[in-house]
Amino acid sequence: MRVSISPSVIKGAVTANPSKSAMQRAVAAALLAKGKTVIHNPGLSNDCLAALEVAENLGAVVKRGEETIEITGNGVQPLHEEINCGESGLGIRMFTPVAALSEKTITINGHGSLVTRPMHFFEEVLPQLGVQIKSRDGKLPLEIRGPLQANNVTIDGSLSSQFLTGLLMAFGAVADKAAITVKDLKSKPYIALTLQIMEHFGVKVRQENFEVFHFDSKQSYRPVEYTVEGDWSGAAFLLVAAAVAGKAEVHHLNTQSAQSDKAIMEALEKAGAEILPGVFTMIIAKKELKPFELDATDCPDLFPPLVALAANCKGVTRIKGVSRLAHKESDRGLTLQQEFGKMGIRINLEGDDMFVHGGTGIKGATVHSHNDHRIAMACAVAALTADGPVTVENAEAINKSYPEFYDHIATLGAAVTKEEKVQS
Ligand SMILES: O=C(O)C1=C[C@@H](OP(=O)(O)O)[C@@H](O)[C@H](O)C1
Ligand SMILES: C=C(OP(=O)(O)O)C(=O)O
Repeated sequence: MRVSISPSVIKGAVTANPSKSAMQRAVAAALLAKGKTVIHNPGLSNDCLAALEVAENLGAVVKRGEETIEITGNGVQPLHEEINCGESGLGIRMFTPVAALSEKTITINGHGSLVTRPMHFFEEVLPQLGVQIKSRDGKLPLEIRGPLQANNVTIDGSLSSQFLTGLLMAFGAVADKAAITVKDLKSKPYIALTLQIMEHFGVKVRQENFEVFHFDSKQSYRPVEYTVEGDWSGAAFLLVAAAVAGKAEVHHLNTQSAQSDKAIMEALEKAGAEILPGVFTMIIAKKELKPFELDATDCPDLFPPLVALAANCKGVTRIKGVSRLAHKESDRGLTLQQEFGKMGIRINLEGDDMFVHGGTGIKGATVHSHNDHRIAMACAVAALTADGPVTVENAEAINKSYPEFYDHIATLGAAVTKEEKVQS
């Protein structure tokens, strides 16, 4: 699908989409809880749908209602020899240790960008937990055979926090007395979100400085009612759209959330956007914007909206943490440089820093998402202040995290034209 966005003024209100990070964790916890969990405000993005399918294939009964999803869990009882995590990095890294709780041999697969993302972590760590594993050179498909034993283990957290999320979730179901020690953990707030959701489902982990995670006694996940939070990662694009092109209210955003991407507010403040008071609502308005500095090492998904913001700030913005972007849905440092380059915005990558030369004028252009949802959304937001329409090719990439995105920006006043591919 191609989507064209013409320069527009932003005005209005929308409700943030449900967080896929929170939803996928809740689905995993519900699978592990014996009994019926009810998920309110469920996410329906591709990553969330993949998580629901994995939970079903691992033995949960999933009932989809209009406004809620009921998941009846009974521990991990695989129905098939293969599970497919779609394109979700969190999905595969979280469900692999969870699936390994079973003693059956299971193949874990995915598609799209996921097949090239690194999984060698599991080959280093799972054998120490009694799990046999085979992979294709540290990539998918993985073949595992448990059952996972929750032994004391030391892991490297520098590539991704998602592996630790998976171990924590799995340990929560079986650990008696065990500790996970992690070196050089990145994306720490995502682990805070994992611990918060585990606790909501009745499993407490005692952590020291995000370095050691203790399981002090045997616990079990309890079925609960759970409401999925609004997604700061997706909302960041709408808030930036308001800051550069008008004014908008985004509802259902909690400033006390554990989500790392609430750090978008820090960037908006530094850039000089107007931030108006609201309760569970962010109200942002356009003002003269200045370049800013931000360390996005622990909130890597903010790079794309931050670049769209920085393109509108007169001067050079410096964002730290580029090395965290190499193994996302695309190599995001490079894809941002390439696609914003087509719109006339110069981006330099120097070591771990990204420098965005903003305020030089955004040009209408045809850009490509590289099958990366956040690249598509960043280009769409940049279009709002371009000198002509921006056409995003492979625009359906947004379905991974935020299928409502183009409708939401259109509700806020963006001129959006969707061109579906005619099937021959
Ligand atoms: O746990 C999560 O929900 C996520 C963790 C982050 O990954 P890393 O820990 O690899 O940075 C983030 O980029 C990803 O989109 C979602
Ligand atoms: C990198 C992302 O997700 P994941 O790693 O879960 O595929 C993302 O949503 O930007």
